[in-house]
Amino acid sequence: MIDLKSMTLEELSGFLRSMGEPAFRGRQVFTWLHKGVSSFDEMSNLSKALREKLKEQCILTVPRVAKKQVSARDGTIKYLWQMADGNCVESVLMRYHHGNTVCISSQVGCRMGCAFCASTIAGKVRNLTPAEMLDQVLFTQQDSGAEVSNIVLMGIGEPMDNLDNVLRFLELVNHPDGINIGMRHISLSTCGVIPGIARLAELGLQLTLSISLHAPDSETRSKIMPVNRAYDVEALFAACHEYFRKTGRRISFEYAMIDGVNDHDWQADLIAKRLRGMPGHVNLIPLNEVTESPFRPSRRMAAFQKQLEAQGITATVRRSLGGDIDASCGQLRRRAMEEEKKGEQGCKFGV
Ligand SMILES: C[S@@+](CC[C@H](N)C(=O)[O-])C[C@H]1O[C@@H](n2cnc3c(N)ncnc32)[C@H](O)[C@@H]1O
Ligand code: SF4
Repeated sequence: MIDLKSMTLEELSGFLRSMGEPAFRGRQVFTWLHKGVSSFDEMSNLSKALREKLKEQCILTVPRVAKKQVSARDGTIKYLWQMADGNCVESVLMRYHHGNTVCISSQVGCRMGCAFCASTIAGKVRNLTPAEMLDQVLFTQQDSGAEVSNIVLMGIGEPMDNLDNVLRFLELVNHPDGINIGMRHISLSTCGVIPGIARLAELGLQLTLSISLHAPDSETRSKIMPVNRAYDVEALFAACHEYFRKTGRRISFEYAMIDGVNDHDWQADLIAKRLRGMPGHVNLIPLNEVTESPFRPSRRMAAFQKQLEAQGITATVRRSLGGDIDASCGQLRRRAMEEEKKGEQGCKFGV
């Protein structure tokens, strides 16, 4: 079966031409798909015969809301989407004064093994298709009624481990006939997969690159982020400097503060040293506690921020939205997996 929604406009037009349809048909179908229709029958400007042919040959991805949590405090909505094969992923809609941001997943699970992260506990099941990433934006808009202005690839999964599909998703979501979200309104977060960073640097996209740093020294970082054993922190910063040189885009560094692990003043000093010669922004994040992990949130966030700022580094403490719901990425899926084990609900999560 053909996955129409993962196609670019050019590919879609080519496909419809191969079915004997005129060139403009591609744009019509593209527009419907990017409006988030749930059946081919809703494509009212196509003939019945064409709709039937599409039904026979193509799939139309429509995720189901398996769970939904709404924060009474700030209106943040967390969705657990169930896809056609039964697997589930999460997205979060966050409402800021400047617009609505949706945080989407790029994989079912993750194989990177970061010690503090709920998304990786059961490993990686599979990559998401471009259509499945797009669906998280489309159906979050549709269900919530909120127009999305910003997208962050910070949900479940490592985008650089599924980069071809992620790049295609970016092309789709950026398209003027689709949702049309500008690259400058998109952030992509990586744990530090250097070949992916280098590929993005070559492409020169205007998106914001976020690096999940979490420790500036290889000894600590390798303990909490196995990716550091393949791409160590020195090589990572070299890749970041190169990225800035090629794109001129300021990089954002994510830093979840863990009690007694990465919150020492000498680590703030080392971050400042490594950032020298490149504008960078450090986002200090209160660690979300994950039941399966031994780590606890740091009590030194303000002191650490001060230490960074004293050396001219812009550092902010990330406002925590949705604190009253399962806000930490991967937790909703984890919880549903446990419920499934107990036979309480019908969402398939296993490999
Ligand atoms: C879930 S990851 C997905 C994107 C990508 N794989 C990455 O690591 O950047 C998004 C962000 O959440 C952070 N994160 C994961 N577990 C966390 C936790 N328990 N508390 C706070 N942040 C966490 C990650 O370090 C990363 O910065
Ligand atoms: S922090 Fe990112 S890379 Fe690390 S395990 Fe979680 S999702 Fe994967």
